[in-house]
Amino acid sequence: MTEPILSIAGVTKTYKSGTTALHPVDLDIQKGEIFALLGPNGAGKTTLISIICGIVTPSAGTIKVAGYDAIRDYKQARSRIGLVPQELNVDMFETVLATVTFSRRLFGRSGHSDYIEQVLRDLSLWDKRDAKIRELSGGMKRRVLIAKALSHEPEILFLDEPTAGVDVALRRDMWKLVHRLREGGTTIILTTHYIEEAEEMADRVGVINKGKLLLVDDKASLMKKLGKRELDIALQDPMTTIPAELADWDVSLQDDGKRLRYVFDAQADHTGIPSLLRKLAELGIGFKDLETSKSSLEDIFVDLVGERA
Ligand SMILES: Nc1ncnc2c1ncn2[C@@H]1O[C@H](COP(=O)(O)OP(=O)(O)OP(=O)(O)O)[C@@H](O)[C@H]1O
Repeated sequence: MTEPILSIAGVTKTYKSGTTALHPVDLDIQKGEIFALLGPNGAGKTTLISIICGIVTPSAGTIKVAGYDAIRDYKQARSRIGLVPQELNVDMFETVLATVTFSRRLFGRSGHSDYIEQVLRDLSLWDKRDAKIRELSGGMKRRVLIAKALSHEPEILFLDEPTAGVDVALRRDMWKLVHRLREGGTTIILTTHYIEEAEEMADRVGVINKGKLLLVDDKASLMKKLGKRELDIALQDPMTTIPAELADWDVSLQDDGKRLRYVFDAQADHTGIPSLLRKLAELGIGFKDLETSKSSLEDIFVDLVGERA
């Protein structure tokens, strides 16, 4: 395997307040990956990104960006990173083009660039290039943050909660842009607490909670390995309580007792479905329909973290 574009080893963070935001985190990201760091509020996502970008100092551990040490070779490492922060950090009185060009120059790149034009066009900002930032809508301001982060042609783009509070159109544009950037070889790391965002965009998902990286896996195999399935049984007659005879199966009543839901492990040798159906027949419980469905990343997340994302 080639050297990872980002390598995090034993990184921890305890803030001065005494809060330990990260327990030792180890993570390698390969070039061209789209990686989603998924976790609830306060899990440590922003802390980890801030450490990688050199905004927060780690308490321990090492980070290498394209082979450069993020602390010792800060400038080299940082120039390979574009960061789209959660919060607006721009000069409201500047124009869009000036702001984005300024960001590019900060990294020592020439100001005049077809690249900037392309980025602004991709983000539907080209027509607004001479508008002052304060004149833009919230969604447009978010687009400027992305353009700024991309201005110096970074190899890794960090998106911290990219679609929190943005409208559907921007969300869709963002997903399109992410896929196009990846085709061009950019590595993308996003933090999110929206499962659908991880499910839609990422190749690999890391689940973080209370400063611990609980697991990192390929999205597809994560879903397959941990995915439980549900069997929904539409009952002939609604039920008010579950008969004691069904205690051996993980069943619950749904939809005002009109449906019985059985959750089973799709990987197990015995799913328990035939025996459940036999038991229902024995008890004289009739049903009209059967339907199975796979659990989503959301269910997996709840299993791991114990709360809804
Ligand atoms: N500057 C700071 N000083 C002290 N504690 C902090 C600081 N920044 C973050 N924390 C604490 O560290 C923990 C992790 O916070 P962090 O912002 O990294 O989480 P997060 O996963 O990004 O959450 P969110 O989804 O809400 O942005 C939290 O308990 C938070 O209160």
